[in-house]
Amino acid sequence: MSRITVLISGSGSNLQALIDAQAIGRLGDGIITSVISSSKKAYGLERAKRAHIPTKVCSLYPYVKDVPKEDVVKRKQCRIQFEEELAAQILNDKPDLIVCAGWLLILGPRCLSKLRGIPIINLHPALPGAFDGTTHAIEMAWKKAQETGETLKAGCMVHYVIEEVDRGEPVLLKELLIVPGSESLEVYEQRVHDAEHVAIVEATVKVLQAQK
Ligand SMILES: Nc1nc2c(c(=O)[nH]1)N[C@@H](CN(C=O)c1ccc(C(=O)N[C@@H](CCC(=O)O)C(=O)O)cc1)CN2
Ligand SMILES: NCC(=O)N[C@@H]1O[C@H](COP(=O)([O-])[O-])[C@@H](O)[C@H]1O
Repeated sequence: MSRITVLISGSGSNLQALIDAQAIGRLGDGIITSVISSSKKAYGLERAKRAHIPTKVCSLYPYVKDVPKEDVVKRKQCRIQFEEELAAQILNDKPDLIVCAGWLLILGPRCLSKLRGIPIINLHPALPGAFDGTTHAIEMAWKKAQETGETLKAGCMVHYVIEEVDRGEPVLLKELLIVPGSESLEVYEQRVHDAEHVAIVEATVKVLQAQK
């Protein structure tokens, strides 16, 4: 059995894609054994509970809520404490693979060092080198196409997680063309999400098979 921990922060539609894939045997011996959310309000937690998957909430907020934004040193110390706790919570479940599926926090070096040796993959709604490090890549890509008036090659990718955000080796890409004036942002966004729900499963299967 390959134990999978999924990190989420919001709706969890990509987590749901993984849950549904596991239910029909698409993940092979991959089993989602833990879901960790950075937000207690994440609907993805409901999806996990419906699928009888153990859940945890690891929020940065309690660590930094009483620290002024100007106190950069103290906030950095608190963030490191958060990352130590996050890593401990992740390791507690002994994952063979960690999947960031809409996890909206940067994993700092302290956390990554404690997770060394465990593959971590992330779903990002853009192609390599485009709109790295943002949580608004879908809107930025669509707006770029409208502004330039030129068809833009965009889409989504799943990549390995390294310290440099969204710069890890791609596992797979799903390319989508944005033709200026042909569709609303909402229509393009749905096309991206549809592609993501396929990509997250295919990438997870690919990485699990590579571990065999
Ligand atoms: N070390 C890495 N951490 C993460 C990666 C990565 O490649 N390397 N991928 C991200 C996911 N992501 C884009 O795909 C992303 C997530 C979060 C942020 C970000 O700026 N987060 C801020 C908080 C933003 C907020 O609260 O709204 C932060 O962490 O301070 C950028 C990109 C997952 N982590
Ligand atoms: N940079 C990270 C990022 O933007 N991640 C994005 O968060 C969404 C999560 O949706 P979900 O909660 O429904 O799975 C997805 O669109 C994913 O690409």
